[in-house]
Amino acid sequence: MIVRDMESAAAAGRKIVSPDGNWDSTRLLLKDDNMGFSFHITTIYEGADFGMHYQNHLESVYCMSGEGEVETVADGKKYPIKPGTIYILDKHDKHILRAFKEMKMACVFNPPLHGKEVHNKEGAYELTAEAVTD
Ligand SMILES: CC(=O)NCC[C@H](N)C(=O)O
Ligand SMILES: [Fe+3]
Repeated sequence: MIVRDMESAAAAGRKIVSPDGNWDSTRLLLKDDNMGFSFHITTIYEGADFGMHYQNHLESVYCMSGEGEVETVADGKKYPIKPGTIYILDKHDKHILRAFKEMKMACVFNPPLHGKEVHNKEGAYELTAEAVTD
C-alpha cells in the first residue's frame, strides 16, 4: 500500500504550478505507481478563465470547494460547478473552465500522467513527460 499526504507530496516536487497562472496541481498518484490512472488535487485560482482540450487523456474532475463553471466549446453549454459537482470529459471535450471563487478539485486522468505535465498550446498533455521523483 502507498500512503502519501499533500504537504510531503508538495515538498517532494509533486506540486506543479501552471505557467499560465491559473492553477496548481499536486500529483499524489502517478503513472509510476502502476495503478492505471493518476490522481491530483488541483487548485483553480479565483478569476481563472481558460480553455483545455485533453486529446490524449480522459479526465474526471470533482469539486470539493469553491464556485465556477465549465463550458463545452462544441455547443457553448455552461455547467455550474460547486462542491459536490463532478464533470466527466468522456469525449475528450474541449472545454473552458472559469473560477468565480478559488476551487479545489480532485482530478483523475486516464492514462495516468507521468508528473510534470503542463498544458501544451492546444490545452492538452503530451503522452510522454518527465516523472517526479519522490
Ligand atoms: C481542473 C483542471 O483541468 N485543471 C488543470 C490541471 C489538471 N486538472 C491537472 O490536474 O493537472
Ligand atoms: Fe482539466
